Amino acid sequence: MTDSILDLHINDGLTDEEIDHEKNTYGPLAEDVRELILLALQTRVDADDVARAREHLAAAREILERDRETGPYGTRYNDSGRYRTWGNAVMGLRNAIAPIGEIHEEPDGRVWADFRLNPAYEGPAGHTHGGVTALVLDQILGDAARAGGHPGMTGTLTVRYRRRTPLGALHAEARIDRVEGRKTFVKGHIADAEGVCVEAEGIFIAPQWMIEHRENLDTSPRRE
Ligand SMILES: CCCCCCCCCCCCCC(=O)SCCNC(=O)CCNC(=O)[C@H](O)C(C)(C)COP(=O)(O)OP(=O)(O)OC[C@H]1O[C@@H](n2cnc3c(N)ncnc32)[C@H](O)[C@@H]1OP(=O)(O)O
Repeated sequence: MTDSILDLHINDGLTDEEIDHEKNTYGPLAEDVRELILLALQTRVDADDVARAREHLAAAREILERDRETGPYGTRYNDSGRYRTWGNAVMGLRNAIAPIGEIHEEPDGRVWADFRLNPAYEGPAGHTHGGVTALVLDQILGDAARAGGHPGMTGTLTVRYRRRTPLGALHAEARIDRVEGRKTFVKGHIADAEGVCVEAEGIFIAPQWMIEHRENLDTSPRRE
């Protein structure tokens, strides 16, 4: 398991221009698929139109499958230090289910994101699924640990749902509370316009393999 994380931490040698080209090519594709996820949920067209749309989708799949990778995206970087986690379930540029576009880092250690959850993230009727808010918090808290120079794996994530989280515009933020040896304690929350909906505390632990590889494995830089 450890080896597979390191095996998927790859310098793929792309130039910055090639990375930008990939970004401009595959980012909009993920956007289109994101729209399709919502349309699959919301369309009211009749069976004939659905059948016709599915023919187009099958044709699109046939084109996209002509040249594809089969495994996870992993972490890719280049010589100028641009790190990409484009498969990440929360903020991966190429991942159509990722709800967050960008996570911001402030000089004071605060990490935050403004994002929208559409009805594809529904749990209780009209509200956000609790697993989705936990997913977002795991990432934001983990990113605060990483941004503060203490990257680690989530050991424990404690989530307190203070009130229902609506769908729509939300804000998430986190910061390091304290560091005890290999353990970094991070606190954060998700809020809507009315205030905090979900609070979390996470313990992020730097495993031995991460510490051993820290010299030749830059674990702290910001991911795009
Ligand atoms: C490659 C680069 C990666 C860069 C990452 C960028 C992040 C980006 C953001 C990503 C965000 C997404 C993030 C994700 O999705 S991470 C994915 C979800 N998390 C996992 O899959 C983690 C799986 N578990 C493990 O890998 C290990 O069990 C870990 C690493 C957690 C500890 O295994 P290790 O063998 O190292 O531990 P140890 O036994 O030597 O104990 C050491 C200390 O820790 C204490 N302890 C142990 N376990 C727990 C626990 N569960 N809660 C609280 N405390 C725990 C223990 O008492 C001891 O404390 P003390 O006695 O010293 O006081």
